[in-house]
Amino acid sequence: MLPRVALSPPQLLRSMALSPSRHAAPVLTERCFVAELAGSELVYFTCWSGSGPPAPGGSVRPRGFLPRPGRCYSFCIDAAQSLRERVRAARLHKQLQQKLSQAPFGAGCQVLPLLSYCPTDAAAAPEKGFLVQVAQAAPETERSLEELLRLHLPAPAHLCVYQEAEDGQLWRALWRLKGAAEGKERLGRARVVTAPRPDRHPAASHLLDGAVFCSREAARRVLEECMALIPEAKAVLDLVDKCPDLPKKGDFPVIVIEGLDATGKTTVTQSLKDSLNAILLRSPPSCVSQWRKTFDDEPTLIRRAFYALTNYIVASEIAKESTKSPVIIDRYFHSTAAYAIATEISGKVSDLPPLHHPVYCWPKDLLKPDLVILLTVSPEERIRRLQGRGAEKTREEAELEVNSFFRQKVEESYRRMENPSCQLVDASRSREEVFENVLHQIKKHFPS
Ligand SMILES: Nc1ncnc2c1ncn2[C@@H]1O[C@H](COP(=O)(O)OP(=O)(O)OP(=O)(O)O)[C@@H](O)[C@H]1O
Ligand SMILES: Nc1ccn([C@H]2C[C@H](O)[C@@H](COP(=O)(O)O)O2)c(=O)n1
Repeated sequence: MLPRVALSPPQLLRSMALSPSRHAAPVLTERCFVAELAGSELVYFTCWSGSGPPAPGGSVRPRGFLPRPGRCYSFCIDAAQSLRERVRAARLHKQLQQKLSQAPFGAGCQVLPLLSYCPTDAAAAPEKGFLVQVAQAAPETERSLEELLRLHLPAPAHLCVYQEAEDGQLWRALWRLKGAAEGKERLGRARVVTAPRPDRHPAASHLLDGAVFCSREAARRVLEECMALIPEAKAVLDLVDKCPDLPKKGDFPVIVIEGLDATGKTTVTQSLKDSLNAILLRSPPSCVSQWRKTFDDEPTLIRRAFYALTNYIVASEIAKESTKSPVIIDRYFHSTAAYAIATEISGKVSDLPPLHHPVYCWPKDLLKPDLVILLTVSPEERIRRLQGRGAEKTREEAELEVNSFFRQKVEESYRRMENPSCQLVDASRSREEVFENVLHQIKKHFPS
């Protein structure tokens, strides 16, 4: 049996430094990586530092990974323990993502999401990073990348460089970046091999309270940590703190309309408001709309905590209004969860957490609606409607258009939500038919 050891990042560095290819005992490091290649294909890989044949499960060179005759680079941000460190690490990741989308990394570079995880310890937080594919080996790009890491990562920063050797094998060299004047030092070199595909996406076990918030308190704590960095966080918390803890629903029906962009939610909710003489609410509510852009520019942890908290503000409005009339809501918790899951889980629908996973559950402390209707339209019809509307595309809408896998993951996440689950209505039909079908669902649910 070949020795397998679980390594923390500093140990990993040491192991790579101590395990050159002539080392007698080959080590398949237990830190694995998953990168999302073009077309939302996930590639799982790890490193093999032995000179003999790689261990079982790690024998093949990962495919589509290295552009020929190019090079690849990767780096990850260290896992953080405290919430304060997690907020800082998340913001650093976002900042690096923005820098990597600008010159000199634009043309000729592909920046792909990378996750480093420990396959033998699901409780260990995965580390987020990037895999930068460069079509042609370009010393200037490499220098710019090193400069970026020296400037933004805690010293000493590390950079992995992937290259094909003459024997056709893929090798990863681990470099420690010293000061700009001193250059860099190679710590080790290992073969890159495929890693076994885990049963669950490595990000799945860390979605709860990292992207999908199960309680007001969990989301609250994140914005509290942000107060010194983002002044708007205090304003949001002040509003949330004015809301009662566990508001109760009134006697009138509370109906949520959910769906992807341009599926007809505004059209349907407006018609329902008129025909049922209902109050129309939306999540997020208008009282936070001036801060939405700020939070949309923040990383998942902060952005999704913001949306989670806005649902609690809406809940207190629902409690008040549902004592007087029916309430229709344009988006609520299911949207918050579905978009968060689809953003954090790279890959395709098959990579989503399985049915009945806790991320698909309603938070215990959030007022529940009586009925949730999910409007679904075919991708072609949705794009026709978006174009017909002629509105300026948000970044996310643009992404939805180009990334049908993302759209599929959002919709499938909606479908997996439980207690309350979504009642589906095909919204590709005419406005009148869609409205009739929605009314039919409502009558079925509230037989008078
Ligand atoms: N059944 C329908 N048939 C054809 N067009 C429709 C239908 N329902 C809505 N539309 C049109 O599609 C576009 C998007 O509809 P709407 O604004 O109601 O969607 P939405 O889900 O609220 O979108 P968003 O979430 O992006 O605000 C609008 O131009 C609307 O007039
Ligand atoms: N209750 C809500 C409402 C919206 N969001 C997020 C999900 C998407 O990122 C985006 C879509 O909103 P729209 O463009 O339709 O205004 O907002 C959420 O998380 N929770």
